[in-house]
Amino acid sequence: MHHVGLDRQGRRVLDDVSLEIGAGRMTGLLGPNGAGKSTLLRLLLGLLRPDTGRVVLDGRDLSTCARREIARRIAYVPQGHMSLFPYIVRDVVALGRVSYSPFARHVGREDMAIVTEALERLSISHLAERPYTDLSGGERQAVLIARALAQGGRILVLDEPETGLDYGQQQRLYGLLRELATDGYAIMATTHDPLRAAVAFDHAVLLRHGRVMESGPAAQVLDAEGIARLYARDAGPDSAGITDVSIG
Ligand SMILES: Nc1ncnc2c1ncn2[C@@H]1O[C@H](COP(=O)(O)OP(=O)(O)OP(=O)(O)O)[C@@H](O)[C@H]1O
Repeated sequence: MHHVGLDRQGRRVLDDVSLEIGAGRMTGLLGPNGAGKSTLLRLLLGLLRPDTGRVVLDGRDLSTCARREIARRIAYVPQGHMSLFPYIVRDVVALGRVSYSPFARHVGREDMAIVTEALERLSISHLAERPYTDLSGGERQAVLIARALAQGGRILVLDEPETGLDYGQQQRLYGLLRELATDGYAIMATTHDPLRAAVAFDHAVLLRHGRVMESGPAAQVLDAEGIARLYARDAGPDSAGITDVSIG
């Protein structure tokens, strides 16, 4: 993403944002409410187009890529609490294969083998025939990640993946994301937990008022001072930062 800017209803919501998502790397996107994190994810997924700057996928401008092509490269994991129809888990994961089917309807035998593999990878084969809507938050999150893996892309974009998970589930989730990064996936996730992000992510992008306040190694930029500046009480985009959030 190079020097991206976007206006929504006449208001600048992202301004001169540049970032890179690398294979094998976990990148955290942090910022206060309304900083522009979800909007940035939508740009990365090609659901919005920037007014200025470019989003580039493997050297190609994302705006020239077909939806189906993007879906095969970048998988999105929405927040686990999003409601879906009471499909059984296997069918929810099979939705990840839709971009490979000629009529966007039929999922073939080969696709089902990939679905089975994704369920195994997430250790949720035992949930395959259960309705998605009956699952716990952690189980739903695992299903959505399995769907993303079934999609086949090597870029995973996750929106606040730890929301609603207990401590143990969060630990397992981040352990799994680390495994995927080690396998070469590029992981990008938003989070509202800077303390965890400082240890769980390799790289962090701190977004404030639609601008990158700082980016760099997670442990470095998410020190007490960085966190205080990031979440300082709102005093407008040109504020030097009021340190009214203190850590430790
Ligand atoms: N469709 C829209 N039309 C107009 N303004 C919008 C639209 N979507 C988002 N915005 C505005 O853009 C800004 C950034 O919103 P965004 O949802 O990206 O923030 P966020 O960092 O994801 O916040 P949160 O942590 O609360 O989810 C906000 O001021 C929001 O009101």
